[in-house]
Amino acid sequence: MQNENAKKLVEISNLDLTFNAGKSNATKAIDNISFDIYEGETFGLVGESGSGKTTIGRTILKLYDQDSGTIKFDGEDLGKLKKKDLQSFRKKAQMIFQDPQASLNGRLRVENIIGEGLDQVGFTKKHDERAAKVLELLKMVGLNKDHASRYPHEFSGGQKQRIGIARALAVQPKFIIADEPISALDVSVQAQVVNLLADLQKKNNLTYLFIAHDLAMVKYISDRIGVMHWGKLVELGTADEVYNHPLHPYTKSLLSAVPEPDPISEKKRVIKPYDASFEQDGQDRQMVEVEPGHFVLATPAEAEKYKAEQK
Ligand SMILES: Nc1ncnc2c1ncn2[C@@H]1O[C@H](COP(=O)(O)OP(=O)(O)OP(=O)(O)O)[C@@H](O)[C@H]1O
Repeated sequence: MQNENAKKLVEISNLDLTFNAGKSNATKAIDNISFDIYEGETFGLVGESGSGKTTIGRTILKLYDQDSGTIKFDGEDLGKLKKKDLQSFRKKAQMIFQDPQASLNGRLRVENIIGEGLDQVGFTKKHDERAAKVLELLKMVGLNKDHASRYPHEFSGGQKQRIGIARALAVQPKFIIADEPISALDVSVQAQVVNLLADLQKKNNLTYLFIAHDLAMVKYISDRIGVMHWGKLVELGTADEVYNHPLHPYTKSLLSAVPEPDPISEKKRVIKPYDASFEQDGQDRQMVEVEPGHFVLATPAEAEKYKAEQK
């Protein structure tokens, strides 16, 4: 459970966003979503491909404008920021992408990729100080001096992601949205990058929104988790609660698809299919707090049923 005194860094209220509104291909990517992210926590956002996770991340960064609802960052309504304040917000909030190759400028040496971030925050142009800062950032992500003069294509996937992380850290952000940061990496290096992110969080007091569909990894890194389906948040709670006492049938279905490390449990694992038709029955569903801090999208009757099923 979150400490009641914990500060809310990001506050999302009743957010809606439809792509191609009014056209035949209209997609309601965000459907009345509300949740907060506390300072210093990792909030994991999970759900199948197309459920709207990336759209939420991009909307928080103001790369998309919502149709309605508000997003506050550090108490400030992002919808009301002037251009200058928006630039300063963009330094406080950074994104790490799924595909490190595509997110790095292939024509720049690593020192200049990271240097661009330093420029954004007006770090000195003095060559020595700059090189020292680049080296400090490289070391922070487990790289070294020799890497500074190389180009992105000379690195492995995991190393490229480390460069992307150093680039994000160069502007000294408070908040990082990590959008599937490990899903393009070899399984053997995924844990290293996740551990690096966890380590950097402690050292730099960072707050993370960690977007993923690999539920095993999300549980490992997240304090709280939000589960999305078709643009809606269907469940929200601590990682332990959501994994050990899931309420919504969609969450149960997602979890049933996660392979068990133990071969005996894995043999017994039964995948629970999810029948989404009830979501379209026209009934009004709200987030109901079934246990302290554990919410499920439900009618009052469904909330009772979900609660009873847990006992
Ligand atoms: N720029 C866009 N224009 C039109 N539709 C979009 C755009 N971006 C996303 N969508 C649609 O919005 C919905 C949500 O997409 P989004 O990328 O947010 O999902 P996601 O959960 O992040 O999926 P993935 O894990 O595949 O990235 C999808 O139906 C997608 O096709």
